[in-house]
Amino acid sequence: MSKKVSMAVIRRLPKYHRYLADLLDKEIYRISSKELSEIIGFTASQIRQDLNNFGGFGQQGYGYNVEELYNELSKILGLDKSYNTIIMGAGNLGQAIANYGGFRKSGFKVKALFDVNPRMIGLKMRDLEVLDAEDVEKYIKEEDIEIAVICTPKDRAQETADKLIAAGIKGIWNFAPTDITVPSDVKVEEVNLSESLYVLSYMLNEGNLNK
Ligand SMILES: NC(=O)c1ccc[n+]([C@@H]2O[C@H](COP(=O)([O-])OP(=O)(O)OC[C@H]3O[C@@H](n4cnc5c(N)ncnc54)[C@H](O)[C@@H]3O)[C@@H](O)[C@H]2O)c1
Repeated sequence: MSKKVSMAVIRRLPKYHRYLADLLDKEIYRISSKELSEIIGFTASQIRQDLNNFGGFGQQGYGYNVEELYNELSKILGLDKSYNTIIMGAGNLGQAIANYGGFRKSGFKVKALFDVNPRMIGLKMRDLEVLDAEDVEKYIKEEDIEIAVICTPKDRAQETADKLIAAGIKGIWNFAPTDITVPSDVKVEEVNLSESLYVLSYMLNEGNLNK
C-alpha cells in the first residue's frame, strides 16, 4: 500500500469491521453494496471509495463476500496480530480497561498495570498485578510491550509518555485529557470521553441556541 490513506477513511474502518463481524455472527456471508450501505449508514459510493484505498473489494452484481472483507479489514487494521499492552495508572479508568475482556479478544493483551501509589502497588486486579511505575522501563523491554495505555492524572501524562517512549513504546492510547507530544515514529491515539459527551450536550441544546 503506497498511497497515504486519509485519517477520515481510517476512522471509518473499525465501523465496517464491526458491522461485518455482526453479519458473520448472523451467518450472513454475502451482502450487496446497497444492503451494506443501508445497515452502515454510508452511501454505497462512499463504501466503494473507502475500500478502493486498499485495492477494492466486492464485485459488480455479486456485492461483498462478508468473510473475505472482514478478514482483509482485520489485516488492514492490524487485528490479525496480538499486542502486549500495559496500563499506566491503576485507578478507576485503568481498572475498568483492565477488566474489560473485549480488548484481549481483539488481540490486545493487557499484561500489567503500573502505579506510583504504594497502596496500589502489589494489588491484584483479577489476574493482573499492579506494579511499581518505577520499574516500567525494565518491564517494557523484558516483556516485549508494544502498547501503553495512559490512565494517569493529566499532569502526569507527558512525563509518563516520555518514560514509555524512552523504553521503546511505539503506540500510546492516551485517556488523560491533555495532548501529549511524541516523536514522529510514535503513534498516539487520544481518547477524550468528555469531548464526546460535550458533543452530545451540544446536540441536545442545538435547537435552543437561536431562540
Ligand atoms: N474515570 C473516568 O471515567 C475518566 C473519564 C475520562 C477521562 N479520564 C481521565 O483518565 C485519567 C484517569 O482517571 P481515573 O478516574 O482513573 O483517575 P484515578 O485518580 O482513579 O487514577 C489515577 C491513577 O494514576 C496513578 N498515577 C499517578 N501518577 C502516576 C504515574 N506517574 N505513573 C503511574 N500511575 C500514576 C494514581 O496513583 C492513580 O491510581 C485521568 O487523566 C482522567 O482525567 C477518566
